[in-house]
Amino acid sequence: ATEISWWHAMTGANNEVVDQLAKEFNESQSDFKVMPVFKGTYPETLNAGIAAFRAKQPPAIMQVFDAGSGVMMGAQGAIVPVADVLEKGGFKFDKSQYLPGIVAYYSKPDGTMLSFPYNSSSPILYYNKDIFEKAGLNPDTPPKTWGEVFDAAKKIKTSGAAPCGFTSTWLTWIQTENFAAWNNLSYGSNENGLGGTDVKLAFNAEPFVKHFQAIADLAKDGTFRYGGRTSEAKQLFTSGECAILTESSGGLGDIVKSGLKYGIGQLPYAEGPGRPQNTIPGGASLWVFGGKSDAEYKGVATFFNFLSQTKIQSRLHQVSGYMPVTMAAYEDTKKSGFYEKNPARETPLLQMMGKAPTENSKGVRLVNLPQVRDIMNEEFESMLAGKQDAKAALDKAVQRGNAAIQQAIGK
Ligand SMILES: O=P(O)(O)OC[C@H](O)CO
Repeated sequence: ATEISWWHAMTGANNEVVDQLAKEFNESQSDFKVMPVFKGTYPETLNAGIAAFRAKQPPAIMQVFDAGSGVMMGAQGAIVPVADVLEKGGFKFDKSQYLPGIVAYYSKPDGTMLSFPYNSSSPILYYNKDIFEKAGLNPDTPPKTWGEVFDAAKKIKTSGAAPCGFTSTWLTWIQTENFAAWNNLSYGSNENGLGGTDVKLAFNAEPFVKHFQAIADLAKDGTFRYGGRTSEAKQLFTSGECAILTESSGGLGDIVKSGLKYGIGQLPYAEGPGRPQNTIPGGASLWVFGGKSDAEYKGVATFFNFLSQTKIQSRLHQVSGYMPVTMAAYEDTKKSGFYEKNPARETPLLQMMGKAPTENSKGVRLVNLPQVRDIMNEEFESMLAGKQDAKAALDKAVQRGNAAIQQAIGK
């Protein structure tokens, strides 16, 4: 059988899903063998793929997080658009079958879909019902606004119900990129980069400063605890240390596994007219490298076709918390009565599709977003260590980020 290498960044419950899908595909036919290889965190996987490409030994398929999309789009010649791979493999590619917000995010301006949206997510709120009860909070009503989250976190801390009130994974993706979209604020010019590569960052505006200062203030006595740059904070929640977590809908598998009594709420918003707006898709998609044999491309196409099946997409969504990427799988899940039994599980989809996006809420795309996120993380970490306030952190992140963007686009 022709071997198809698939580099990915999935850990825990999501890693089990990857292995299970590869196994099922491999058992369903004998011409191709998909071989998943774990390459570290999302940024590490992207870096490994770039290095392998330079050494002329890239994998056939690489999972790239949302932030790496602009990097991959700029890598002309390195990749083959997934629409071409599918068509060459003899499969009809009909983009109307996919969820519109997701297709748009992973397509070129002319509409060609570049990568396969394997695991699309939206950030949501998870909370520990037992701790809520202990703190005298209603375990059936998750906080809706950031103000309510911060108040609940303080109550949890001062009542001694838990050592930490609130934590969040991805301060970049959730507290900045999605904070902008969900509150209909500009993250950067040129429709946050979807309209062109020359972007001036705007996330040091007053509402962001206010939000981050509130987090910095809560960090002083541990009411907010920082976990790390990617999804590390999930463990602070599953260990029962922190009562409230904002994290990807795709974090669900590990939260279920932890066995704690959790509830789900929508991503909190900052109070203001017309809010919330809509969230932007996160997670990752599968990119196909160039320079492979016809047999390998046929195998990749066959595998993507396998992943697109309604029954696979429905299961992936229901088990992992990631969104189904096809309309058929969404409809199928609705019809099965799944959301009636688990209403909160539709939250990530409703958040993303509830309103038509504005120029602030279609997504964020920068040719060097992973680098800009690193810069933001450095400034956030220095803020959380008490070395600077939120205004200084955001001003510096914008200034350094803008310089890095100008350099990356060769200006
Ligand atoms: O945890 P994921 O897979 O939903 O990814 C979260 C972010 O979108 C990564 O940038």
